[in-house]
Amino acid sequence: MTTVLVKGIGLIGSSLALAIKQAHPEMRVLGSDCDVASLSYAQQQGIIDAAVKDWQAAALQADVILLAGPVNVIVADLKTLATLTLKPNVLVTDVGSTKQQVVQAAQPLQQRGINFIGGHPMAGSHKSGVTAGRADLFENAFYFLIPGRTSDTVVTQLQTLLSATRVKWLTVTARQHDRIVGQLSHLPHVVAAALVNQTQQVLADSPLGLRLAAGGFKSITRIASSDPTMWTAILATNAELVTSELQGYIDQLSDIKTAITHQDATRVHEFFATAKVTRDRLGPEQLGGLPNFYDLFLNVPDQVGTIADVTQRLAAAKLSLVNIHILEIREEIDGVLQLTFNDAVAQNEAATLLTTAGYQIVRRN
Ligand SMILES: NC(=O)C1=CN([C@@H]2O[C@H](COP(=O)(O)OP(=O)(O)OC[C@H]3O[C@@H](n4cnc5c(N)ncnc54)[C@H](O)[C@@H]3O)[C@@H](O)[C@H]2O)C=CC1
Ligand SMILES: O=C(O)C(=O)Cc1ccc(O)cc1
Repeated sequence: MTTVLVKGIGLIGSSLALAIKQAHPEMRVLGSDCDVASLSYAQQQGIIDAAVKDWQAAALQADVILLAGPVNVIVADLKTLATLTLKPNVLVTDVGSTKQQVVQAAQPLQQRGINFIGGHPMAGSHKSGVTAGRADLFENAFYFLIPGRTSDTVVTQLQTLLSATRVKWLTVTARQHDRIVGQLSHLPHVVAAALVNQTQQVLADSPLGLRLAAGGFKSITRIASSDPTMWTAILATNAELVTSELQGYIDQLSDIKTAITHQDATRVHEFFATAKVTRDRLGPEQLGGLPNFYDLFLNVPDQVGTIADVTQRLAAAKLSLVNIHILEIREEIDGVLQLTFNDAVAQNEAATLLTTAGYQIVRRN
């Protein structure tokens, strides 16, 4: 029987454990976590088959070891694993958001002949913890692999283990990974947090303050709700690249500040127009490759039963929703309902059906 040890049963660890059990119910998934409550929740919910107290002892029996703690913990765990006598054919992998320091920490292990593949699913959430875990969390997302010198057979073994995630595999070097993800994920998290902090300071004396925020502020700052411990570890392990990318961003802000100060309307217009051209070109396939962004935004009157009516109409037409989200519902004012579909066909059929039923579609992505 194949034994998989997942160390760190949080959002990502529990989601991968669920996906492993889904595709391979015969495998035994062991969970380890420093948080006792998370571990017992995972066991009660059947996310793992058994909880282990001594992860190093469990590692000796494991055929696969999946490290899913914060990146600094992953780095420390790899160093510890190099001191243990693991099964000779064990496969060690991780899910950390940065890869250069992780791959470096895995070197002593690899020098001992142990197979290690660095990994990173490019999906997740600003939510954290075992209770947010879902087997379909990574569906259609990219999953970076840094196999180094590990054989194709072992890479296929990992891909088969995680087949239920339905990810798109992408092999890169650790440096390529950290540069791209630094720009697309780490920098945006810094920007979102900085904007929330600065706004809180500026509006501290306003009684309504942040509660007046509209859709734009909410969407650009959603990720400021992410876990501070996890993000401290990410930035500590990608400092060189993120600080360089952050400097580029500061330069952009500085340029637009100068243009606004000098009332340089041409330059300000160009600033927005350039961004708009780039952003508009990004359809669902170009932006993260996530086809679950087939959205319809409906104007809905704020009345009891509207959401039920919309979902019933969609269900009657056998149109499955990936997600439903209520935006800006205020008393006696229309709200906006965001409906997310799996594909463009379902999105189009839903648009026709709901328009015919009298609903107004304000936007579609
Ligand atoms: N949150 C996200 O969207 C994504 C996160 N990642 C990466 O995945 C890893 C896990 O992130 P999440 O699951 O989101 O975090 P999480 O906070 O939900 O889970 C981390 C788990 O590790 C446990 N843990 C922390 N220190 C530990 C230690 N010393 N020993 C044992 N367990 C320990 C925590 O108790 C927690 O249950 C991180 O390395 C993160 O960079 C990768 C892709 C997406
Ligand atoms: O919530 C979001 O949009 C994210 O950005 C999730 C995320 C967080 C960390 C990663 O390494 C990858 C994805």
